[in-house]
Amino acid sequence: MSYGYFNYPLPVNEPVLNYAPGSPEKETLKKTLAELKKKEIDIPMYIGGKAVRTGNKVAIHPPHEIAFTLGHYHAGEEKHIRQAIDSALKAKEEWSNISWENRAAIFLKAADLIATKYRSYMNGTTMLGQSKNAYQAEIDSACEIIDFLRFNVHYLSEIYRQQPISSPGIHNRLEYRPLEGFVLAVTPFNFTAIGGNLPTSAAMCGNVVVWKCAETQIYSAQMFMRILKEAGLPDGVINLIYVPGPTLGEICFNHPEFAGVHFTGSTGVFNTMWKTIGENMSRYKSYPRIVGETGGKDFVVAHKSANPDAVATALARGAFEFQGQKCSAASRAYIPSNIAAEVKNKLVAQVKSMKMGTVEDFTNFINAVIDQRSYEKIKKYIDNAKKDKKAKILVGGNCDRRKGYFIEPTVIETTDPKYVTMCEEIFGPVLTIYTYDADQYEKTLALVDATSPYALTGSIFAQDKAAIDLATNKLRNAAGNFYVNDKPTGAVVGQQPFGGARASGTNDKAGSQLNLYRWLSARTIKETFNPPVDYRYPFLNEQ
Ligand SMILES: NC(=O)c1ccc[n+]([C@@H]2O[C@H](COP(=O)([O-])OP(=O)(O)OC[C@H]3O[C@@H](n4cnc5c(N)ncnc54)[C@H](O)[C@@H]3O)[C@@H](O)[C@H]2O)c1
Ligand SMILES: N[C@@H](CCC=O)C(=O)O
Repeated sequence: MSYGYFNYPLPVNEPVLNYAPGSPEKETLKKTLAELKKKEIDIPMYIGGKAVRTGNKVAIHPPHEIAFTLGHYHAGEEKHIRQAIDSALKAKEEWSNISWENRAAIFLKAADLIATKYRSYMNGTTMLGQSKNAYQAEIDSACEIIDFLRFNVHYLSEIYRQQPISSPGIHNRLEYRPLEGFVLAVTPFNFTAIGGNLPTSAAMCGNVVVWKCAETQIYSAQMFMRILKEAGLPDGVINLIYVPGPTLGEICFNHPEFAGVHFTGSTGVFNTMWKTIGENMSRYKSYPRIVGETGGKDFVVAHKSANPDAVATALARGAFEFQGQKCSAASRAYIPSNIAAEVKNKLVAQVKSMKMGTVEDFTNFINAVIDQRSYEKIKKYIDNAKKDKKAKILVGGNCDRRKGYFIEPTVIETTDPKYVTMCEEIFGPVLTIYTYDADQYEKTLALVDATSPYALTGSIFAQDKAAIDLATNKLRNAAGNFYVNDKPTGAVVGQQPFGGARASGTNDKAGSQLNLYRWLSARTIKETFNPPVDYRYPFLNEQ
């Protein structure tokens, strides 16, 4: 019961700490990293608020130090998926009846806990578990997750205020109900913030959630789950399980109470989910909401008027931060012939200066890729390029997995704009460059648009405003996040709502009102003050 309208003003983005030498944040983070490494952790699943230990323990190793063990997680199976669904459904009624201001307070408190007491733990678990350097962890597992929580509370409060008009004698209102049933959140390895956002955005709207994170993100996901519990999230509202993806799909997509899936990951997995849901349509009570943000083959196009320094730096950061394991990472570049030599020289020099190694050495810009499967997949693209006449390695190209899954940041130059590494998502530190005739700019834009099935992010670099206008129009559907004179990565919640179309997903823009609408099912209520008591229209009374 509420006796007032409560205010949730637009938040400011959480400031990014810079971890400069001697800074207090660096000192705290170093201590936390040492503390985390001192003791192996035993990680349970969280079902119905209880820590569930199955005894089927799987070791977790830092991708950059595979001989070291951070701890073990308890792997689940079919029955744990069913338990998670049952616990969610059991929690549903009470959760959906809690007042908005009390629901909101839980997520705002979680954001505050991450900003203060647990900042170094969120960053530390992300650094060690996913091999992110301090800065990349800070923008993800501290700032972005805090922003998701705070901005979504603000956006949802704005949605709740949107009400219809009422004619004299009646009162209309719109109630934003949660969905009937449970929501399934399936999250990727690469962003701790996405792991946090997918279950909480649906839960904030009053839904109950089964959350399955990627195996390689469990170390930071469990940290977030513990923070949610400390912030007061009632038992069963979000249930975190570690189970095989296909088993999860088989059980959840067959369940009559399945209400929707909030997915981020590869296009192939999402396509399988969509197909299975379609085949099972007759089982469900309602049409399930299907939200999926998927792969990318993100481009950088430079015009002949572009600043070569800006292009080279955008490529170095856009392609190689977090080892290129961002769905937004620059992975194909189109450079005009007039500046190609200069851009390539500058890029190669920057890449050669990048240090690679563990996350504990803060001078390393590059760390390891996530796991052996990824390592082998990326290496294969590089090895094939080494053998192909159409490709030339400009810098990098070496891989070494003796201590960790290390792949040098690699720039390939190709003479074929449809060469395989210009088209397919590699999801690693590999950038391919194609040099085009500087006078063929418009034709090149058409090529960019047609080269890959994805449409996630892309950048145009130019000083000439007409060239920027042309690219903005010609590439309208080639990217859901389009950048002018900036790298295609690093979207900030509240500033650049994130998501792409075509094979890159449903474009429901994480961290925006557009996304929250998908977890709501509005009910219109009309109340008439003086209902008519005679069916006859006035004109029926006289001829
Ligand atoms: N568009 C975006 O916003 C965005 C953001 C981050 C990552 N991504 C994409 O995610 C991919 C990298 O992440 P990943 O390697 O963790 O992706 P992935 O598709 O391998 O896994 C994503 C999640 O799906 C689960 N899964 C795998 N197979 C499943 C199945 N058959 N049924 C149900 N669940 C299943 C995984 O265990 C994991 O939790 C890249 O393609 C990247 O572009 C997209
Ligand atoms: N939102 C992130 C990418 C998320 C996908 O991996 C960015 O904008 O770089």
